[in-house]
Amino acid sequence: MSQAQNITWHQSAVTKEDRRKQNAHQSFVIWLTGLSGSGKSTLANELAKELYQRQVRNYVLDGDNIRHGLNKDLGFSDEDRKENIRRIGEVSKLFVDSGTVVLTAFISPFIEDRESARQILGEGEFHEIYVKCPLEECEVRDPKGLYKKARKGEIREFTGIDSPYEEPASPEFVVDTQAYSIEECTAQVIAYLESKNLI
Ligand SMILES: Nc1ncnc2c1ncn2[C@@H]1O[C@H](COP(=O)(O)OS(=O)(=O)O)[C@@H](OP(=O)(O)O)[C@H]1O
Ligand SMILES: Nc1ncnc2c1ncn2[C@@H]1O[C@H](COP(=O)(O)OP(=O)(O)O)[C@@H](O)[C@H]1O
Repeated sequence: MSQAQNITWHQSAVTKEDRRKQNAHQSFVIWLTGLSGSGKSTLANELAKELYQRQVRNYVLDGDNIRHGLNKDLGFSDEDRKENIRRIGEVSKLFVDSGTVVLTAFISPFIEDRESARQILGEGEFHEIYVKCPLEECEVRDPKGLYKKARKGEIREFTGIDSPYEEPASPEFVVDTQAYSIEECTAQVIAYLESKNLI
């Protein structure tokens, strides 16, 4: 139940624009979505290094890490994934308000939830990047051995196995991590950001 009716919004004395001016760059969210093992965490961290070298303040929010703390009360039911993504949308908004570039690495399997996150952010602040990789290739990679467990029935509601992944219909950008190397995918996203004058 929302308690918002008894709460008053406080305007910040230092605005988002002030912070962006001080940082000398825009702030926005790069929302990576894709199957487990598609390359979200790897790409987010490569992008973070590249942005850091360019003096762009940035921060990675990663599913595995956030689920150890802020979202440790959530599991993998559709409902819990929805709440997971809602909270990440809200946290991302705070980071963007602070003048930071946010790199999110969550499966975020449902179109509706990703669109809700987009709505939380302002116009031009949400860049959905589909980290595209066929399920078969993700299963071969299986960096954490989770697909193997899911196939044996040891993990339930695993994305791509017995829980759905809804591909983005019109993402801002797509990286094909089966066809291109980590370095190439990173360069492609950086080129996208440059083409939009975001960095
Ligand atoms: N049932 C099930 N389905 C999918 N993934 C599972 C599951 N159980 C554990 N894991 C591990 O949790 C990581 C996904 O967490 P996310 O917060 O990104 O998921 S979601 O966006 O809420 O769907 C995911 O990390 P990535 O492999 O980095 O995607 C897995 O390591
Ligand atoms: N082009 C690529 N981009 C990202 N990862 C890749 C690529 N090619 C191969 N990989 C490998 O795929 C795996 C992806 O794992 P990870 O980044 O943890 O994925 P996710 O966060 O989506 O679960 C890593 O072992 C990584 O080295």
